[in-house]
Amino acid sequence: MTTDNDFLLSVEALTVSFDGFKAVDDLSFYVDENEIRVIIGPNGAGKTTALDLICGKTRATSGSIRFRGKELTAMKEHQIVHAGVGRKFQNPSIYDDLTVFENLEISYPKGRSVFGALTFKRDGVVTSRVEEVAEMIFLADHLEERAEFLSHGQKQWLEIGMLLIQDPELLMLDEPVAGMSVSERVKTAELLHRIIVGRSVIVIEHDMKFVEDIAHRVTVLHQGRVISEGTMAHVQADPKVVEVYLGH
Ligand SMILES: Nc1ncnc2c1ncn2[C@@H]1O[C@H](COP(=O)(O)OP(=O)(O)OP(=O)(O)O)[C@@H](O)[C@H]1O
Repeated sequence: MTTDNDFLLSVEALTVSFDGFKAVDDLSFYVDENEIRVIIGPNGAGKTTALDLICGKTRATSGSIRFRGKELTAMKEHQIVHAGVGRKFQNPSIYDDLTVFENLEISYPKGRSVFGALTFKRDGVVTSRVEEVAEMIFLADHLEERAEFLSHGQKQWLEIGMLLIQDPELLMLDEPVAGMSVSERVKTAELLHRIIVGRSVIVIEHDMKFVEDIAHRVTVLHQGRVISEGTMAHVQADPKVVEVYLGH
């Protein structure tokens, strides 16, 4: 028998109702360890709302979200972050007037609290972790550059790096390649494949080429529910998916 413990994340019968409108409606899906899961579906399908529910930004009306056996629906946003769930929103929230190094440094868990920030010293451990993450996000040669001078794609990578430095076990990214060049998309796919050692990633995406490059499995949402799930080849060939999404 399969138990919850076999999955990193178990979303079951999750529902959220906004004035009677169910943006997420009896949604269930399961994410394995070291998996890249992509959520696709038409505009308004409930993709962003599903991530908002997992990270605690929006409260569920009913249902359950278990992460490593912990029930997330009962937890506050900061507790969910602490439990190991990182979330990147569509627009980068980096500090423009700080350098790449400083952006990564202030995201290092030790510097999170006000007290921690005041007493925080740039020690060897932090510096080597910053350098390691910078390498991973293709910004090793830009550490002293102010974030405002980075390209759009580099800003997106920096924000992913600011989450990675906290070492989340689950990372959720909302349209990470929107506005990126083709070569930046290819590098982002490479980045995602690199970072799933010891963690899983959930990505919302509309770019089917990118989905094909990264997805282990794809979950297709429509009207707040799963209408198809499986490999990219499986969902692409599913007539229900073609009808509501891919055929448009
Ligand atoms: N706080 C809210 N109050 C009322 N309705 C909401 C709220 N948040 C989302 N909705 C509605 O829920 C539905 C799902 O929205 P959501 O943003 O999750 O869709 P999506 O699949 O992410 O779409 P897109 O691809 O356009 O980003 C939409 O009809 C949206 O208007």
